[in-house]
Amino acid sequence: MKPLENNSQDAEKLAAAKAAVQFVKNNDIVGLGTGSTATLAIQELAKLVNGGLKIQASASSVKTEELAISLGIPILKLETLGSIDISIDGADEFTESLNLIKGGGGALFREKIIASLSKNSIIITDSSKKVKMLGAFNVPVEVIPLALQFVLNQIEKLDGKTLLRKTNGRTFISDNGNYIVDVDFGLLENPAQLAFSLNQIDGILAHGLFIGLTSKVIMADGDEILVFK
Ligand SMILES: O=C(CO)[C@H](O)[C@H](O)COP(=O)(O)O
Repeated sequence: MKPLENNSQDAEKLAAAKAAVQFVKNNDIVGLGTGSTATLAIQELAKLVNGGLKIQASASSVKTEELAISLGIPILKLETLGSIDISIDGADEFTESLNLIKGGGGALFREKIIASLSKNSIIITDSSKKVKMLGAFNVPVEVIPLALQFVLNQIEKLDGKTLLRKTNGRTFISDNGNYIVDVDFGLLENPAQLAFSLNQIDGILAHGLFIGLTSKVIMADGDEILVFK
């Protein structure tokens, strides 16, 4: 049996997911996030689709695409889309100024493309994800393999402590065939400045700082739903 703490965190994730799918309308193109919270939203959305809601969706990871297809949600290729009506995704950390750290699941690049294309980018979380300052969660950085050593050197010049992501002892490879480097920059005084600096480094495909990309965060806290926008 799961510990009680996890049960209440799962209940908050589900409550936020249920609140978010209410914003999806008929004929919307919907961006689907990745991770345990986004999965709950996809399952809730599938119930609405099976009840007659007409949408098309695009997925931020192979895993999400497979899930959506298995639940009967019609999928469009991301490269065909010039805009997305609404997206629903999770986050690893957020602040009230709607800046985020994402990429715990390694899907940050496609998640960022979806958020950037979205007219209404909704983030859903449990109450553990709200922070005063970003940075307790390491910033995931997706790195094109041949640039790895160069990128590590450049990040170290920004005072970041780097860790190449591994799962079960094997180097993690993203859906795009790249490495993820998790970087400890400490608490971030100026996340926008850091995002700008990371954007200047050749070999970084994307980083997990989502600055100014979010329309609202729906966070469940116990029985309460809080909306930050
Ligand atoms: O950015 C992500 C995946 O790349 C996820 O949205 C983030 O890691 C949160 O995941 P979870 O909902 O499982 O806590």
